[in-house]
Amino acid sequence: MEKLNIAGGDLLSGTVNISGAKNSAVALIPATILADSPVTIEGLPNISDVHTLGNLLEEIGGKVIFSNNEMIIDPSAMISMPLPNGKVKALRASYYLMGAMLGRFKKAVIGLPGGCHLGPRPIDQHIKGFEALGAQVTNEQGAIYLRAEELRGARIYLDVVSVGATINIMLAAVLAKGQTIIENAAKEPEIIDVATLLSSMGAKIKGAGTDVIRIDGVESLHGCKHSIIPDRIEAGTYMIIGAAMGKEVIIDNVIPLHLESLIAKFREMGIHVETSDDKILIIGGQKELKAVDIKTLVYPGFPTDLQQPFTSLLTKATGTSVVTDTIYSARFKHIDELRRMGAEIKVEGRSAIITGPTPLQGAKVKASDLRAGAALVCAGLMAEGVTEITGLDHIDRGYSELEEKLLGIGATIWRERLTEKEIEQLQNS
Ligand SMILES: CC(=O)N[C@H]1[C@@H](OP(=O)(O)OP(=O)(O)OC[C@H]2O[C@@H](n3ccc(=O)[nH]c3=O)[C@H](O)[C@@H]2O)O[C@H](CO)[C@@H](O)[C@@H]1O
Ligand SMILES: C=C(OP(=O)(O)O)C(=O)O
Repeated sequence: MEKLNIAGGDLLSGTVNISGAKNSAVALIPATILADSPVTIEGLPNISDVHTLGNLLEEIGGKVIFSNNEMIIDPSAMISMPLPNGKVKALRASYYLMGAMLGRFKKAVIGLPGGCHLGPRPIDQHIKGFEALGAQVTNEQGAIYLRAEELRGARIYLDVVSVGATINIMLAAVLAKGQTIIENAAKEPEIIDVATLLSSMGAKIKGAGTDVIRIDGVESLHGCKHSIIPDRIEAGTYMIIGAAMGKEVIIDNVIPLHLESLIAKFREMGIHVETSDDKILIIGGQKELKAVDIKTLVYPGFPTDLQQPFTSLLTKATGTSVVTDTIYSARFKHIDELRRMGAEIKVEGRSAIITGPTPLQGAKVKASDLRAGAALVCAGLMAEGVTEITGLDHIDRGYSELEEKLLGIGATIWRERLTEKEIEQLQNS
């Protein structure tokens, strides 16, 4: 077990290169199951979710080579091996194995997914979609059993706008007979990325990125080469770090349009932001930041995945800020840890109320989920003294080369193994 140490207070400057998007990567990799020949995905982030999915594809008979951020997947010898337990529990996106395996083999057994604990995260809309396409779906002892004689296109209205359900239904529908229409679909950029890969494999998809997606089923899909989009959440995290502690931080390899909601909030707070084709410049260090309210919404609204690190930044703002998460009911596990560092925050229902500015002090804190970890990294960089963060398995699911990127802009950060005593203390806490 390891911890991340951060000696806070350094003023940061330089360029951070953004990796491929986690939430695209974790759908693109399962999507390759649907092809009949090798698929190459370029620009993948070096994160544990990507490694875990590569291993899962090997478990079902795929040949996977991953080096230099490029994964070559040969799906031709894959079989519909049941995966009720094990690695599927390590991440959320293992649910995409359901749609992809159902699409190709017309059957699958996949354990219920893991991922961040943010309140209830049901998959009823995924199941509703699979059933509409003709699958029989049962939940037996924590694993979802899916089987279909054949899959037939259908009109599916999502009762909840869901990224995962939209992508999973696309995966199951591309090889179905006839037309599938997904209404009230999610519009996140990662959905367009998955549709682009599937189209390069020979699928017929229209409307990805809007709330109505039309899919005309095809007989088979072939191999191709695909380049992933940059990670807007990773980019947003470094933008927040730049706003809090940056002299001049350039975020490189980013699509500024994907971050408009964050950029608008920065400007309201008085932070200087400039955008060009694939770069965003943040000039931080303003004497006074204005308090703002945010409400997380589906894309293009403010992303829930940036809510937690943004809360750390708001401890620096003057006045009262209110952060409301409309997507998840319990995405506030970072708040107790921020309080331990000196923040003045109270949680009321789905809102966190932050009173600032409050200087932060280094402390021993624990990441309870991926973006709670990102929030603590931001807070550690802002704090006086050393912050020690445990729970790194969460952070490693989503941030590629975190220490290298932060060292590159002048942060003082290092990882070390926990002593036996520290492990014992952590287990008893
Ligand atoms: C691997 C991945 O891409 N994860 C992202 C994905 O998660 P994920 O795809 O799991 O999130 P969804 O968009 O599905 O969830 C949005 C909301 O809908 C609810 N819901 C979802 C499905 C369903 O069948 N029934 C239902 O009620 C969820 O509980 C949540 O309240 O989108 C989230 C929202 O942008 C992000 O926070 C996650 O980082
Ligand atoms: C919630 C997240 O991830 P996951 O859906 O993989 O748990 C996230 O990326 O912030």
